[in-house]
Amino acid sequence: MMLAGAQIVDETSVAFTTGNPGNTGTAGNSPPTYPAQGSSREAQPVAAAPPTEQGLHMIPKLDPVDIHFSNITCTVKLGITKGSKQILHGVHGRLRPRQLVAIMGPSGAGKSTLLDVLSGYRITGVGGAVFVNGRGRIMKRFKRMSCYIQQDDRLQGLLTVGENMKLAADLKLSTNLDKYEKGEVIEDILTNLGLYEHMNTRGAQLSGGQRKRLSIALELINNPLIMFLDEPTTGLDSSSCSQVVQLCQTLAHQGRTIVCTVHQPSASLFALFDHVYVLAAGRCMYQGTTKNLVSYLDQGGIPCPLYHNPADYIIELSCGEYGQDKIDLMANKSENGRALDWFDDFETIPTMEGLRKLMPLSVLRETEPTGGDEETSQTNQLKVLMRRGFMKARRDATMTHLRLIVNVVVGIMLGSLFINAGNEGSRVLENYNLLFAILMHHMMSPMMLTILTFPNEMSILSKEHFNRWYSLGSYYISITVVDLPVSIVGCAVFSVIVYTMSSQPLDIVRFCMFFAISLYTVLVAQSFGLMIGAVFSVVNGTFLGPTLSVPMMMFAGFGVTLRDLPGYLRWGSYVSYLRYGLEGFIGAIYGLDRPILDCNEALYCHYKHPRTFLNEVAMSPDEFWFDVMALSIFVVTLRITAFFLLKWKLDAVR
Ligand SMILES: Nc1ncnc2c1ncn2[C@@H]1O[C@H](COP(=O)(O)OP(=O)(O)OP(=O)(O)O)[C@@H](O)[C@H]1O
Repeated sequence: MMLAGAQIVDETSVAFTTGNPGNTGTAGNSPPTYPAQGSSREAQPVAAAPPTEQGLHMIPKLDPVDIHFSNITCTVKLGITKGSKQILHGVHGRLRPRQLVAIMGPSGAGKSTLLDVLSGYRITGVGGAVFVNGRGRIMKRFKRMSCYIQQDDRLQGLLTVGENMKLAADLKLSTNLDKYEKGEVIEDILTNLGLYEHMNTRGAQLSGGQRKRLSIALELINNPLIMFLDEPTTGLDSSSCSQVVQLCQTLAHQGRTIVCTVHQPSASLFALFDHVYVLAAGRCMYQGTTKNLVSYLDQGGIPCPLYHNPADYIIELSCGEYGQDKIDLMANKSENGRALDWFDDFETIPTMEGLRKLMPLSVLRETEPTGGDEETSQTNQLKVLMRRGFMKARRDATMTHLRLIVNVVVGIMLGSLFINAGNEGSRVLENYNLLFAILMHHMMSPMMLTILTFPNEMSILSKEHFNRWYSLGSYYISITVVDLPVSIVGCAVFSVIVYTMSSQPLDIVRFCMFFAISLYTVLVAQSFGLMIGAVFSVVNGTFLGPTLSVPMMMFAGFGVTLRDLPGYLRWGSYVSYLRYGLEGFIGAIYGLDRPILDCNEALYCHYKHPRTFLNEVAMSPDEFWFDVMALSIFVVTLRITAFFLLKWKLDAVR
C-alpha cells in the first residue's frame, strides 16, 4: 500500500527514497547527522519511543550540554503609575544533559517566564546569568543549538504537513544537501512523530496533538541540542499528551536537553519526566528527579499522602492550600534551586570548573559557528520564502480570492452607479464623486485586509525568526514581492470594469495614468496597513486604521478645496496621500488638454469646458508626474518605516 505522502513528490519536491541513510551528506552548516555503522554514537541510550518505538535516526551532532542558571530575576513594568512587578525572584537551577525536564507550578507561578528567559526569548527586565558547559552563555552560539516552541502552535495552516516540512528543510538545512537527502530527514522525522500518513493534510486541518507534533517536527529538522517547549500538553487529550511527552523523552535520551512547562500532569505523565523543577510565585520549590520528589517531601515534614499523585500534591502545596509557611519551607529547603541534593548521584555532578575542563576552549573553537545568524544565505531564504508566499497566495481565500472578488463586485457596483458619467458635461461633479469613491476603495480594502491578517502572520514570523529560519530582511522583501501580482491583477480588473462602465475617455494613455494612480494608492494604503498591523493588535488596528484615514480624506481637497484650506492647515494636504491620488486622477481624466465634453443629458452644462471644473476644484491637471513622485515617496517611506516598526516590535515583545 502506498502512503499518502509518497504521492506528493512533484507538488512539494519532497523526495522519498529508501536509500542508505549513510549517504547523507555532512557538508554545510549543520546538516543532520546519521550514525555510521558501529559509531560510538550507537552506544548512547535511546529510550523506547512511541509512536514508532525506535527514535530518530538523526541524533545530535554536538556533545550534550549542561546548563546552569543562577540568580535569575525577571521584572516587568506595569505602566507609568503602576510601577513594576517581579515575576522571578533570583531562582537557580541546573538542566542536565539527556534529560526531559518539566517546569511545573500553579498558574501564574512564572513557568513560561522562566522558559522565556532560559531560551533567550525574553531579554527585557531579566537579571542573573545562564551558563552553558560552565561558561557564560553566548547568545549567538546558544541560539544555534537550541529552539523554542511556544504554546500556541504557529503553523502555516494553508500548507500541508509535507510542504511545511519541505520549506522548513530548505530554510534550515544546508543548500549543499540535495532534495533526496532533505527528503530522508523529513521522512525520518515524520515517521517517528507519527505524521507521515498526514503528509498531505493542511496545517489548519490537523488535530491539536498533530499540530503540536508538527511544531516539534519543524524544529527537529536542523537537529537542535536543546529544546524548550511551552506547555506542549495543554489542550490535548490524555493519549495525545502521553504521545507528545514520550516523544520528548525519546528525543532527550538521544542526547538532547528538553525543557517543558506543564500544568498539572497526571501521575503516569509525571513519571515520564526525568527531572522536575517546581515554581511557586517566582521561587523554586523543588528541583530534582521525579522519583526523588516523594522523599524530598518526606524529609521536609510535608509527606505526600498515600494514593495521592505527588505532582498534584506539590502543586497544592505551591498554591498555598496548606499554608504560606509550606511554601517558604520548600523555597528554603531547595535553596531557591541552588541545592542539587535530589539529583541522582548528585555527588558526581561536575562543578562549573569541572565542566570547563571537560570542554576546553580549544574544543569549542572547532565548533565555532561561522557565517550569519541563519543556516542558509539571504538569497536562498528569499527564494524559499517567495516560493512559500506564492503557494499560500494561490490558496488564500481572504488575501487573494476574496480580494479579487471584492474588486470585481465593487467595480461593477460603482460602474453601474456612475454609468456613462465620464463623458457627460452635465455629470462632471458626479464623475468627481466617482473618482473619490474609487480612491476610498483603493484605500480601505488593502489597508483593512492587511490590518486584519498581519497580526496572525506576525506570530509565525516571531517564532520562525527567533528560531533562525530566516532574517527579517528576507521575509520583508518576500512579502512585498509576493503581494505585488495580486495587487496588480486586482487593481487592473477593477480599473477596466469601472473605467469602461463609467465611460471615461477611451484613450490608452489616460487609462494607464488612471491605473498607475490606482495601483500607487493601493500600495500606499497597504504599507500604511502594514505599519499599523506590525505594531497593533487586530482590535486596536481596526480602530486606528479608519480613524487615521479620516484626516487623509479631509485634506485630500475633495470636500474643502486645496485653495480654501486655512493657511495653518495647508501642511495637511502635503501629508495626505489621497490628495496626490485625487490630483493624479483629475490629471488622467481631465488633463492632457481634454476637449469640450458632450452635453447630451441637459440643456445647460456648466462644466462643459474641463478648465471650468478644474478651476472650481482648484486642481491643476498638469501635476501628474509630481503626484506619481509623491506617491512613490510615500510607498518607499511607509515601507521602510513599517520594516523598522516590525523590527522594533519583534524586539519589544521580548
Ligand atoms: N508582560 C507582563 N506584564 C505584566 N505581568 C506579566 C507579564 N508577563 C507575565 N506577567 C505576570 O507574571 C506572572 C507569571 O506569568 P507566567 O506566564 O510566567 O506564568 P505561568 O506560570 O506560565 O502561568 P500559566 O501556567 O497560567 O501559563 C503572571 O502573574 C503574569 O500575569
